[in-house]
Amino acid sequence: MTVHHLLEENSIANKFVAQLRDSNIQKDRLRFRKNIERIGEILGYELSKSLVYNPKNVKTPLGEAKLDLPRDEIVVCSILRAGLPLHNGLLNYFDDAENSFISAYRHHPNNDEEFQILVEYLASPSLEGKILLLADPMLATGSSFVNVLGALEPMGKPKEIHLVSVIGASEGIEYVDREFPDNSHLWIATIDEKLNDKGYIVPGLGDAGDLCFGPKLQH
Ligand SMILES: O=P(O)(O)OC[C@H]1O[C@H](OP(=O)(O)OP(=O)(O)O)[C@H](O)[C@@H]1O
Ligand SMILES: O=c1cc[nH]c(=O)[nH]1
Ligand SMILES: [Mg+2]
Repeated sequence: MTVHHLLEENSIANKFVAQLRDSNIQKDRLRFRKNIERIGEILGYELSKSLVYNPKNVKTPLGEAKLDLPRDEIVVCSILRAGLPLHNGLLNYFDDAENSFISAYRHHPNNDEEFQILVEYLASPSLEGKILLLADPMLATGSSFVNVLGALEPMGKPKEIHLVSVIGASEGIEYVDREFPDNSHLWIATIDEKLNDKGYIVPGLGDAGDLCFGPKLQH
């Protein structure tokens, strides 16, 4: 897997990530979702440079222009809930893509520290031979991405997988790297060093799903 780390280079994206992390600013849910969406647009633009392009002719009112357009079919798949604003950002640019939605959530059967990932909902077109963009703003332990990869298997084998995320923890990225095909890419805004006892990224930003949409009951 090739890791593309957006904030390695300074850009206006630093400001969006700073606002996501800031414990006061992040209370504004509209801004929080919008910042994830804006990062989705930027990462989508960056990954668009890695796609294969074919020459096309476009008729203008005055003649014909030659330009290169993406060759392959694209499917944007987001992991519910927090993937939704990232999905919107990607779809703003890949506006004619097909779409998949899959749920993955942390189930805590015994206590706060132990959890398993449950995947219960999937709506997807065939992924066979297509470019799959898999969106989730948080890559903590990496278990959600890895479980989702397994759940998507019956949908066909994508030609390439591009994971799109906002904040990742190094150990989760290593796990995902081991489990995803070698030709996969990770497009991520920033990488933090560690996870706490509950599997949250430190310093991270907290619970992205709750910050986007409000708290949910643990079950
Ligand atoms: O890398 P992992 O350790 O799997 O953690 C990351 C996952 O945790 C969050 O989802 P959560 O389970 O909180 O669901 P939510 O989006 O509904 O809040 C986040 O959106 C990722 O899907
Ligand atoms: O830090 C984390 C880890 C998992 N899910 C989140 O939303 N945040
Ligand atoms: Mg959550």
